Amino acid sequence: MTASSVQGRVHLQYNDADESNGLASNPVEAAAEMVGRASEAVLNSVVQLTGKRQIRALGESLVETIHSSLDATAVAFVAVNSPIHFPACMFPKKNALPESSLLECVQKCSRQKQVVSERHDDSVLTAFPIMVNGNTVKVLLIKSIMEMSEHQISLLTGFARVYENFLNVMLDMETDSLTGLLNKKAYYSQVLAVLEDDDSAVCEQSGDPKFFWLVIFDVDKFKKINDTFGHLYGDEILLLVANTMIKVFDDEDLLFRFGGDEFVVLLSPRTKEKAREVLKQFQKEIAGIRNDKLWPVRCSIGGVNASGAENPTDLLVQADRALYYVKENGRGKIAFYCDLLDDGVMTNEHFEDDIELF
Ligand SMILES: Nc1nc2c(ncn2[C@@H]2O[C@H](COP(=O)(O)OP(=O)(O)OP(=O)(O)O)[C@@H](O)[C@H]2O)c(=O)[nH]1
Repeated sequence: MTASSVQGRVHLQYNDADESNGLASNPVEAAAEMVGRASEAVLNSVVQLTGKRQIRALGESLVETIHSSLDATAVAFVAVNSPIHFPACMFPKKNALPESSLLECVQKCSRQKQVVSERHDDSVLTAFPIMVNGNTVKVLLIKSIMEMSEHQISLLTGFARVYENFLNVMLDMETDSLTGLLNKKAYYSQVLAVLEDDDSAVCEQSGDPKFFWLVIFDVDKFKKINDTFGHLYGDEILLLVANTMIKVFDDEDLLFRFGGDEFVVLLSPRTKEKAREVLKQFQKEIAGIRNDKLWPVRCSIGGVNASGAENPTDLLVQADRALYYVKENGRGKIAFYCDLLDDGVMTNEHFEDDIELF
């Protein structure tokens, strides 16, 4: 048997194949060949998986692989106490599973950190833990009619390990090393994924529309903080700012550090008043950090309505224009791009290449 690779696919070649069924005529060789062909399929799946560059694409590819190689009725990734924001569940809507049985199985697998298999009525749920830093962050959940064989379990455990290794590498790539927040590299795909799932503005009981808000902020006179108290103290302030973001903003909000003293938040749907309220609360909280130095930390904030937007980079440009306006007009305030347009302070011009994402 020889192996070759054409356009990213692995081909194993066999000798003396029977023309009629493509298998060797000798039964021992035929059995070996079947195993070989199965290995080829697995190898190709692994090649496909490891070619992905985004967590979401990796997950979708694995779900597809499992669907095509097993008799599963549903395949899902379910997030468990995730430190960053993953899409909660990834599997075809037509194969949706009932929430209660899912939850039970996911929790058990997450707690025990090992494969769990349970029968629920006429189907079997099998769950594989996906770990980051010793904690279960996701569970690969498979629903099937029949119980999984030992061979299938070990194959799926292997796929789950490949996914887990890649997830760890990608998390390293998409996370800011100082604060643990998402980094600039993660911005485009993470924001796009959330906005693509957005089924437009939802109305509150009062009738006020709720929107996503993309917010960018920058610590005021941060250079002065560095110059006065030292770079290490500056780092501590950045860390405390990040911790305050985690404390004040919701679990569903996406939190980024873009570098230096620049941070970005995608606020989950709320009215403009509620968005302003939480941003004011944030400003109040950071004014109190390390106040032993009698140097209140302040920040300027620019925001833009992000609902319905198709290009996360355009949002960043508009929020940045609102932030720039605040910086130019006394700092320490909050401005929304739509208000600046309404007030005639700026026009909705199209700026290209204002912000470099990568
Ligand atoms: N401590 C620390 N400083 C950093 C880091 N990255 C960038 N900086 C510094 O952060 C400062 C950013 O300053 P700017 O945002 O340009 O300006 P500013 O002083 O905050 O002034 P305004 O934004 O106009 O209010 C620069 O002095 C950078 O050298 C970092 O990781 N840690």
